[in-house]
Amino acid sequence: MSIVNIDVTLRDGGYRNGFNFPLDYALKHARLSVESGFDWVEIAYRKGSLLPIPNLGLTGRGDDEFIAAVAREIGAGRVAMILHPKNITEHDLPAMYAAGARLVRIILPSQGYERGLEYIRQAKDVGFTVGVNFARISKWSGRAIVEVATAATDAGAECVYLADSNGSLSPVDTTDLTTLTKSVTGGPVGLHAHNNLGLALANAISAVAAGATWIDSSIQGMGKGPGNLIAEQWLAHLDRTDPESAARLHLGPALELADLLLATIPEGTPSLPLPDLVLGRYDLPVEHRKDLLGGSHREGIATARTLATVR
Ligand SMILES: C[C@H](O)CC(=O)C(=O)O
Repeated sequence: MSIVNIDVTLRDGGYRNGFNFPLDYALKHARLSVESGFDWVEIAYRKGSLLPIPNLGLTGRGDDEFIAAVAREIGAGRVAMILHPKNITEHDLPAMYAAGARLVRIILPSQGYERGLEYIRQAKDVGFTVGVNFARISKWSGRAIVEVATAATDAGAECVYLADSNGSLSPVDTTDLTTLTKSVTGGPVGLHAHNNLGLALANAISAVAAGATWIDSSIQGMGKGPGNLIAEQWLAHLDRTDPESAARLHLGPALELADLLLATIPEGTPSLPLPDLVLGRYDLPVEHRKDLLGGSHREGIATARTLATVR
């Protein structure tokens, strides 16, 4: 089994600190990440995440100078970027490539994804390895997965990523979604897991058993809400169970990186905010977090139940 591992700490972890990682930290992080055996370090969104946020930090802007600084540190062949098609113009992909990024992941919605297809084609022409991420996959119909995965693959996407943005998938769901996607594209499938229900590791194991070969994780799980698949656990699991991965992975530097994160970035400390657990239970997106705050937990759960029914 040959797993491609992407470290998404600097990007998804940015949801915890407004994407405000100091440059010096980001460079040290990237170096230790590569030493740990990550194939790619996803360093930033290009020009913002889904919704605009004030004072967007370094790893939310993903400007050329930052890409170039990381590429000098770890080599271009390890630098990944992610983007929402609505945030960029036709100048961005060539500029990102020239600065040193070599993997780009384009986030596609289940409807209105045509602009994203144009960027897949452009990214391929420019020379990128191109992936697509299907955000909020728990809300996609099987029909939409077939349609968009086919269109993205035809446009040149090399990997289709299932992003459990709401953190609500079970291992059985993950198996089914991976199997479906793989049967459509015949190519690599990836999983981007969120840990709202504590199932990110189980879901990653299920995805791989069903044929997924690209997996996102973050150091200490630092990511939106309760975070992502915890990289240290994932690498330890691969190290223990998969000789092919074990030959390339180094747990020591990964644990040093966890120490560095905890010592430098206060928001890197793991947490399980209870409203996010409720979001995961009711498969609600993060925009509804505010609706669950302010009252008792019982009221929050009643609100979540109503929101889940009316959507
Ligand atoms: C679709 C991307 O992977 C963005 C993301 O992190 C999410 O959970 O959604």
